[in-house]
Amino acid sequence: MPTPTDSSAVHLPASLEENKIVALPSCAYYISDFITEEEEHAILRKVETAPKARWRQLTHRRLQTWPSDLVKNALIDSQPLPDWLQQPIISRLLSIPVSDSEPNIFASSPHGRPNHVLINEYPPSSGIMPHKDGSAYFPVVCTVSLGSSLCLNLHRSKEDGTLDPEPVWRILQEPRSLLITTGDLYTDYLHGIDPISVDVNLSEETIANWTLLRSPSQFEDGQHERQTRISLTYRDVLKVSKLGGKLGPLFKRP
Ligand SMILES: O=C(O)CCC(=O)C(=O)O
Ligand SMILES: [Fe+2]
Repeated sequence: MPTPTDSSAVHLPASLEENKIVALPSCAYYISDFITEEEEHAILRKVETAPKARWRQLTHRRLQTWPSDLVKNALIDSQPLPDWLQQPIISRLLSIPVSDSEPNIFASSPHGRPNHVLINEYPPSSGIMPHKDGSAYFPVVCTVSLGSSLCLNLHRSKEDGTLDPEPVWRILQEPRSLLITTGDLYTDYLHGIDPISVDVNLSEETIANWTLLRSPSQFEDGQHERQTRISLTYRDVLKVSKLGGKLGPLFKRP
């Protein structure tokens, strides 16, 4: 029988309110044990064995988009997400109430569930520039982390509209965790990952979700050396175009 200390057990809250990151503006939630180690390994195998053409190589990181790239901010409605990206993650996401009056985090999104997944692979020393996710998506971002812990930084824009390079908050994302960001955090703040190999200055004072971590003791020396981390970012793309249905294979990827 799994026990609360079993490293491969899933621990879902009765409602997201229990896992709210209270140090942050509205609104973010962190669940450390969202998937099991077995599920993590199975998803990693699927990511690694995807056809080569699925990967887009950037300078320091590579990514896959499922079911396809957006065209003019719209999803081409050609094929659904593959089963390995739906189970267990989407069903589990939809099973957690936000509060008594909100059955799940996608309850008021146009399609009632995420229809798009971005998979980013970050070798140690790679990151992503601070950015906002923009208007193509319903403002809820669900990120499942695999393989390694690292810090996500949240930044403000300065009064003149330029980026304040000093993060206002940092969120530590452990492997198998789920981070949900929404509300003001989606619209008013930027998020990014520093291109470093060791995350430093980790403590209850500096990490917004410290009390929600699976194993804060792992970081008690204040440092964490990164391994390769894969993230799965689930979102609901607002516009779904029927074009793909008409043109079929043109928009289909391997
Ligand atoms: O990998 C992450 O946690 C962040 C990815 C991200 O910012 C994005 O997909 O827009
Ligand atoms: Fe983003």
